Amino acid sequence: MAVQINPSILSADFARLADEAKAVEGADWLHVDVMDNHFVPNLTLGVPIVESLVRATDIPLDCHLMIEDADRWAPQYVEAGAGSVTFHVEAAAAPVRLAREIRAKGARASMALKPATPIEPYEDLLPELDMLLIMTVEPGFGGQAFLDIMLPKIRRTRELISKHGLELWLQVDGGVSASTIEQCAEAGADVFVAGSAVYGAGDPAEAVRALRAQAERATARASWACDD
Ligand SMILES: O=C(CO)[C@@H](O)[C@H](O)COP(=O)(O)O
Repeated sequence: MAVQINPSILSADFARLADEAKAVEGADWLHVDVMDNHFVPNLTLGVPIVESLVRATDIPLDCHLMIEDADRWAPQYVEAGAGSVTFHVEAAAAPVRLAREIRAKGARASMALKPATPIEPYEDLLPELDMLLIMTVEPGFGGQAFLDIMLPKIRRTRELISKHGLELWLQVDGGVSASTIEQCAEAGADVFVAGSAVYGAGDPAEAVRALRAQAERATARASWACDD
C-alpha cells in the first residue's frame, strides 16, 4: 500500500479552516480531531464543522473521534460526509457492531488504541476494520513528543496484519515529524498523521511532500514491505 500523509487540522488556524485545507493540497486525507473534553481534556469541534469542511475541500476527511459514547456519535460523522471514521476502542461499548455500522453507512471503519492499550486482545477484530490507529502520544493535544516506546506495538500490529493477510491500513498519530516518520515507516506504519510538522512549517504542502518522500524511502528499505 502506498504511503499516505494526513495533516491534522488540530494545528491549523480554526478561523480559516477552508484555507488551511487548501494549504495542504496533495495530502491524502485531512485528519480531523474531534475532542469532547471527557474522553480527553480538550474540546475542539463537532458534526456541523465536519459538514462544512466536506463542502470546503476535495480532500477526504479522516475523522478521529476522541469522544465518549462512540457507539452513538460515530455514525453521525459518516452521515456528515467523513470518508473514514476512527473511534477509540476504550470509548466503544460494541466495537464490532460499530465498525460494521460505519462500513454499512459507506465510510472506512477505523479503531484507535491509546498508548497503554495493547493490540493483542483485538487481533480477532482486525478483519472488521479498514484501518487501525496507534496513538504515539497520549491523545488530547498537538505538539507533543513522539513516544518511541510505541514502536514495538507498531511492529507487532504489522506482523498481525501480515499473518492474517489483511489489507488493513496502519496509522500512527502524535509527534510524527521529519525526525520520527522513518522509524514509524520501518516499524510498519503506512498512514502518517502530522499536525505541527505540517501546519508549523512555512509551506505546509511542501512539508507534506517532504514527509511523504521520507516515509517512502524508509518503507522501501523496511523488511515488512519487502516480504509481500
Ligand atoms: O490526535 C492528536 C492529538 O490527540 C493528533 O492528531 C495531533 O493533532 C497530532 O499533532 P502533532 O503531534 O503531529 O503535532
